[in-house]
Amino acid sequence: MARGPIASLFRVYASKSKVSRARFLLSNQNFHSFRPCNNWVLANHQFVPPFDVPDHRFSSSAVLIHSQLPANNSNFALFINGRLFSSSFQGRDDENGSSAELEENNNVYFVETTNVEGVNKNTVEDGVDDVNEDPFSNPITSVGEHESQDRGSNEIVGKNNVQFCDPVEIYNELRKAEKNDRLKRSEWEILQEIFSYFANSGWAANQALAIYIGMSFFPTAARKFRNFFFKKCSSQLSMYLVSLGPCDVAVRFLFPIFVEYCIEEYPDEIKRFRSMIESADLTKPHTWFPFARAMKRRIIYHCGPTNSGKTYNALQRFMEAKKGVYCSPLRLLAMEVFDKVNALGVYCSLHTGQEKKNVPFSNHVACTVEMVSSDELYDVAVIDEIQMMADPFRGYAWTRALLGLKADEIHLCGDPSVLNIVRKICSDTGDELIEHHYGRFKPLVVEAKTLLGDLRNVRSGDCVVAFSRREIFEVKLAIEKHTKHRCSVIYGALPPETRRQQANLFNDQDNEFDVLVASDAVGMGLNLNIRRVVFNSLSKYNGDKIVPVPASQVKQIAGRAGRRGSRYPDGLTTTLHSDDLSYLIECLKQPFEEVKKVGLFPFFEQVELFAGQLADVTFPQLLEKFGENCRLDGSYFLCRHDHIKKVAYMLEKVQGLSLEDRFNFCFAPVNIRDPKAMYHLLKFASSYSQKVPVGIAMGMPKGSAQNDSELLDLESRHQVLSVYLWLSNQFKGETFPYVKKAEAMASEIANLLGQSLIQARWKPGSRQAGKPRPQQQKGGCEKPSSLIRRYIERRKENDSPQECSEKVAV
Ligand SMILES: Nc1ncnc2c1ncn2[C@@H]1O[C@H](COP(=O)(O)OP(=O)(O)OP(=O)(O)O)[C@@H](O)[C@H]1O
Ligand SMILES: [Mg+2]
Repeated sequence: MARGPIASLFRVYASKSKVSRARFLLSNQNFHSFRPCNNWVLANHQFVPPFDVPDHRFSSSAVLIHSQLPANNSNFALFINGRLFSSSFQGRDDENGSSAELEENNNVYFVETTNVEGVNKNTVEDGVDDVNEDPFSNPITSVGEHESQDRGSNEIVGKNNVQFCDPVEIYNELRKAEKNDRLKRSEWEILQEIFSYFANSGWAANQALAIYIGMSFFPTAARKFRNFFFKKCSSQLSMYLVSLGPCDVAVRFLFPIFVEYCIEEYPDEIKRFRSMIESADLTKPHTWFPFARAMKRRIIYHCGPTNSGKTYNALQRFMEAKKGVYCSPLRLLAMEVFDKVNALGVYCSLHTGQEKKNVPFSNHVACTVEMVSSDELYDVAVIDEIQMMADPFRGYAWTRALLGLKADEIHLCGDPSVLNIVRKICSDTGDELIEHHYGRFKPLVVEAKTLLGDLRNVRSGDCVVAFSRREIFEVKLAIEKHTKHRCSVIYGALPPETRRQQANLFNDQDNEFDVLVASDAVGMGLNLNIRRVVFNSLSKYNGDKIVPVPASQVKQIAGRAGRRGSRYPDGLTTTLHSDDLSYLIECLKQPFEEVKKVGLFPFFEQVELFAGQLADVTFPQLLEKFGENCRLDGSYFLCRHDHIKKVAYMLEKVQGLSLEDRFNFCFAPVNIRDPKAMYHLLKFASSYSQKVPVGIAMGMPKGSAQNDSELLDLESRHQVLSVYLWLSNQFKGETFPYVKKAEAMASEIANLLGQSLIQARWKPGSRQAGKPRPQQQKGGCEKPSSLIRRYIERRKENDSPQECSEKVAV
């Protein structure tokens, strides 16, 4: 087995007489995105088409074809005469990724891979020598030709030579044969096993994608191929396969014959699947925005840790501009910028999914990133928290904004994790990139003492961070019971208005609410007067199990302490339990991890085009199939859309919605774990489909909440109204006539929530009463902190011990 060095250049040496067809497929992602390579070049620099290399192009007995891969980490599959000759999926043997594990040199042809810079001369020359010396002297090359002349049409070659035959010839012989040769029962049984092994081979199913035989059609094609084979096979061919038995070698032998069979038998299927794959093409997303591409944009990346002035500086340019847009990761932050900018005398409107406040004469708008318009032309755009491009669910909104915004100047604010990928994107789009690097105004200091497991040690200005709603209320209750402090709370399910009211309560010195208890919802951009961030725990439920909170998130949250211009410009952070301290320090010390891929999601038009290729599929199935078949290139991933599919399944019951309506309904910001909100969304969709005015069908609560289930009820009601308002903005016209009423109800409920939180002194319940708490799910009742301890212990086993530093800059 010869192994090639690092690959960027491919050279194929082949005897002239033996290469009748060569096909080279390339992908820089996976087999889904394979495409024929168009830059095959002969030694004499003539281009060779990817299919059916014509004989006359081969000017000498040895043919040199080389092709430069477009990217270092490209994958490839090389077919010669229909046989899969080599593919990167056979194994990787170097760290540059595009390695070729070469098959045995059978002296007919072989592939060699070398680095473009510093081509390994020895290997190339050795290769040429091998080919020049050998191809015609090798007895194998002539066996197929001579022996097939001597035998009958159903006997291509002797058993020992079958493996060296051209699969195209084998296939042609099979096709011509009128019937099969008789075999013993035991041999048939082995053949059955071989074909069943073939049909179940993941390798073959994957390889078949390269010729556009889809995963779902592969089993049918494999079955038909087996029937065809059984009807026609010669004893020699069967004996050869029987000698191999059900194994990978047999699969690799059969595969190119299978390819020939499929190409001839299923041209329509292949064409259809090919069109489907092409319609799910998400490669080159920068080409989706031709107007933005026609502009010469300047991208200014404000790169730095938390509390380093990134947003502040970007907003200075935003306010100076004649026309500007600020794209926020959260409604609350959009509202904050809206207030701040208007207060400074720059008229600014507010656009979020739920509300549109158009300020007269304004040329500026603060919006949530999902709502930004790529039709408007701006002088300056700001995209805040750009590292969210890598968010598994929402990342696509940042990617779209960066690729599609029509602005002369675009300011990106974020940590360094996406800097490299932004550089790559800018080189694709042709935009100029300017980088501004920032350091934190004041270093964050870790308090080694911790709270020693006792919440009585909280002090004024502390923000205690907990990662579940239940934990938040437990902490609030404990602090208020055992100390003189009062706590305001911030968590994800609270409406932005309530969060703001709670933040103001905490920031304002003229009241008793001097401690904040919050979830990771405080982690982004908010300016709060926090002196010290105390982590109640450092593990959280990720929807599946309890895991340590990722370092990037720990940094982001801890960075809320000690903001410039606040009452506490020097930030402190610590943990409740001393067990967790070393994990906190480790997180703060960790450099930002470089992001390799950012999120994408198709526009409706792309999904519609894809739908046109499939008959009789439901919308959730369509989303499923899109996910399976879409092509992406190496810098992008398809955003997770489980929540969208969940809504899509629910809406299957609703008749009469167009594809576009379904698509839009599925993006409604509904909490899929809130049955009440889901029920109302279903009702809204039903009324909409019946073309009757969509009502709210929900009354107002009696007053503020007296216990946790009433508080949950207020949160749910607000969710329902938020969904209604969001839908009313999506579906213009008269369909959602009760916007004013919904706004008034939402604002009233946000107030009631605020009042309830001020009074709240009860034990928390659960939204899904009766369901086990995350800690109690499989894996046992583990204390979150012990998880961190185990994580640290594991790390210590791998790393050399480090001194715990007290002062850590983040
Ligand atoms: N040059 C400045 N003059 C006055 N105040 C400033 C200046 N730069 C930043 N600030 C203030 O410092 C605080 C932190 O700045 P900013 O919000 O821009 O940080 P950031 O780097 O965007 O942080 P994060 O990553 O948390 O969003 C803000 O209150 C901001 O108003
Ligand atoms: Mg910021």
